[in-house]
Amino acid sequence: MTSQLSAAVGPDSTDTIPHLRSLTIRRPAMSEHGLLDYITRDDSLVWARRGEGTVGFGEVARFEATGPQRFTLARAWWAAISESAQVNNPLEHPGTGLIAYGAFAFSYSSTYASKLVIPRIVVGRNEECSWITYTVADAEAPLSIEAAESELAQLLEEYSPEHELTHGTDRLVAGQISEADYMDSVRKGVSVIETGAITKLVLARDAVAELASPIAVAQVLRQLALRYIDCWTYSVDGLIGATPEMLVRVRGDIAEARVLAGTLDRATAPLGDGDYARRMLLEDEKQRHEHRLAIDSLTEQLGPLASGMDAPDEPFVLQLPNVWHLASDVRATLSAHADGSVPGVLDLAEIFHPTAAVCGTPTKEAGRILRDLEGMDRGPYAGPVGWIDTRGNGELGIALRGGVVESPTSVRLYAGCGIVAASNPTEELAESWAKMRPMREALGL
Ligand SMILES: C=C(O[C@H]1C=CC=C(C(=O)O)[C@@H]1O)C(=O)O
Repeated sequence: MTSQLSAAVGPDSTDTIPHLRSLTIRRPAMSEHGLLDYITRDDSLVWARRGEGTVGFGEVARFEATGPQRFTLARAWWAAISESAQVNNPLEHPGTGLIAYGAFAFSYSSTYASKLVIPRIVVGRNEECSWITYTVADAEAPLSIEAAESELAQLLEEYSPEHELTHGTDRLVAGQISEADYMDSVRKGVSVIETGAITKLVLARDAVAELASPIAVAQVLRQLALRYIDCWTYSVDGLIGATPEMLVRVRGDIAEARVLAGTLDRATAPLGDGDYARRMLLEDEKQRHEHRLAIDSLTEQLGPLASGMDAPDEPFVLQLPNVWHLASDVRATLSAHADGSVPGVLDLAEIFHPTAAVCGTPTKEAGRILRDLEGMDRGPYAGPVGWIDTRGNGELGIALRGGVVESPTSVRLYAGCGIVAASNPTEELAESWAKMRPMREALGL
């Protein structure tokens, strides 16, 4: 059963909330690459990093919404689902039991439908165990481990085909924003920053991969997961990629984030200079400034919600196959409300989004300027993507280094760059190409 809601979800609309039953069972331990064996279907839901994560199959319920209330409505729907569901989960680890995968539009004005999708079957692995969760919406349906395993075996047998190699005929074409237009908007962004109205603006652009034969999503995801081991590989309803940035991860009363800002392309690094990344990032004033703004925007919002917070004074250099980033890991203990509960991952995502790493500083003003200057609907690019469970745990990354599968032969890629007063349009354009490289390589372009 699929429940499509785009209007308000409140106490009066609980008749549209499906009553789900779910069963979670521990499975034999998987090897580190074990989870990849389940990424075989193009229609799977995926969240994976270093062999941990989940793969979801099928769909028992879905929520969709657009507009400024998209997070609030999603939270209300998920609260109603969680309250009415019968969850049999002896494992208790975050991510076991009933979960939903989510993808949210960057902007309240986007036409992209933000969504929560509850899969029928989830296979998961964390540092302690492996498990399967089976969820049904039909009151008569058998809810047994045998039914789950036999359905899973059949789903895995129907794996998706690999992408046909069509040498030279797959191509990357300009999207809504040409290279020249992008450099022009960077120039304008710098001028606005020089007026003092804002201190940082993140400007993005797109490019379209046109394929001669249908994209093999599962194959792309496996490649991203194997190569970008420090990133979170995601797939939610056509939104695919591998992001290095964690908007917020909640486990019990602990909230964590990985904040990135400051980028250096590895493709143009001089050979044999082992100190290059440290010098160009950690000792560069422009990069440090850009990073400081991103850290401050998160800690200012997290601080009042936490009884303790660990935010390092010094960032570290995160090395990915395509780029280096300035990175900071922030960890906080969440303060309890009067009833003893703490904010859940969706509550926090709504508060933190959009961060300075994808919008600018100060957020409201930068958002307004961004809408004027960028001139495109970002869709889910740079919005929260990931999963949530019924106890408030979850991981919502920022949908970067990815794209949207618009048709079987067309994928729109997105990338953006933090612009500060010292930014140079040519360098920012080159950086945006470097950020598209993971997807281009995985698509064979
Ligand atoms: C906006 C993107 O990256 C952000 C995350 C890390 C570093 C960034 C930068 O250095 O500009 C961006 O703020 C993107 O990948 O599209």
